[in-house]
Amino acid sequence: MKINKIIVRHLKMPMKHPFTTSFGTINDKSFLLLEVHTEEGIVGFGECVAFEAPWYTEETVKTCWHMLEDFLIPIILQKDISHPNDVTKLFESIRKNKMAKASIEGAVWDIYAIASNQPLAKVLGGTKEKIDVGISLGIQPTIEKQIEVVGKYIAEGYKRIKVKIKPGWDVEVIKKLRETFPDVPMMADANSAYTLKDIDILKQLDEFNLMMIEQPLAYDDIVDHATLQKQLQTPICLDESILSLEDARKAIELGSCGIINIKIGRVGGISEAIKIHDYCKSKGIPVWCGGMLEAGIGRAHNIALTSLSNFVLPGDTAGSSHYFEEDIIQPEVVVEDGTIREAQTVGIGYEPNRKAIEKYTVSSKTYNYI
Ligand SMILES: O=C(O)CCC(=O)C1=CC=C[C@@H](O)[C@@H]1C(=O)O
Ligand SMILES: [Mg+2]
Repeated sequence: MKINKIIVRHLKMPMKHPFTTSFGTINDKSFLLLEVHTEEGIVGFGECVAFEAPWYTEETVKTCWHMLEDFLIPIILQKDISHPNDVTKLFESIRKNKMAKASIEGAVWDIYAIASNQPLAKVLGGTKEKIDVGISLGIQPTIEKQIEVVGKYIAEGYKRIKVKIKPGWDVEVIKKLRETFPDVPMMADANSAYTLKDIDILKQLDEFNLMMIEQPLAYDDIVDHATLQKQLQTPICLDESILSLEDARKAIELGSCGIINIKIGRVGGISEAIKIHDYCKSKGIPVWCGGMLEAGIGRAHNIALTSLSNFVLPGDTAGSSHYFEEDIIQPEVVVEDGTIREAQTVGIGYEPNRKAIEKYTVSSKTYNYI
């Protein structure tokens, strides 16, 4: 196949609830959506998961658009591509910028699945028909409110609850949550808010039977995490620290974590995500699919990836209606009893909702091969 046109749209979608973590609050989901056309007339979609500000990784909506326009789109247009893995190879000369790269690669996987007349999950080697889903809840103004919000989602059937922690909002909150919900699968995500100096606080969390503690230490660290893991019973899950298969290999060899959260954008695409999945499986390290508050296209890619067999822990792929009044796909993603059914139709399994895409687009640009 040859790509001859790419439309980049910048969308802004109001979120139903603000999402607060250790580094700030998101009220609107602002992101790039890619519509990729081939010479044969196949159209695939990719979602770029970079946020407006560089607080999760260094990429932003603007840096991604710059990388797409000035480097990645010129490389990819009119090249012979026989498999999505070719995209990763074509982008090899460009360092990092993983979310920008993944947005094109995701669309090419969509195109590849359509051309193969198969659902994306099958093309990726997925075997599950239904996936378990957890929910990630932002920091609330009070502990009472946090308990109320957690209770609401337990009642909805989500298979595990993830809460955000930060210094001053940790042991006390988790203790109260555990007293109220003694048996619920629960975990805490710190988004790198601690250092080894906080080891006594982190060790106190061992008391609460958490499934894991996600990314307690620096976003680029695996050494201190290994030191910490030796002193904790609760498994550490790495998120921000794992940008590639090589990172996963080193972290596992060092004993920095017992679990890995795989996010397609963070690792540069679905091909790298599958490699990390397979490696973790061979080492007995369970994985789960993280979320970036995606709209429907990115969510559909996450759901397809989660059909692979070593995604044994519930992911952060909640239903569309948890995030938005209206999603940009049809049908929307629906969670029933804490599970999502894998789409059986060709491609990502959901149709783009053109009216909604139009409504939330604030600017766009079309790139043709000249
Ligand atoms: O998409 C979701 O529902 C999960 C959201 C979530 O937990 C995160 C999204 C983006 C950055 C972080 O705050 C966090 C994470 O680290 O996993
Ligand atoms: Mg995280």
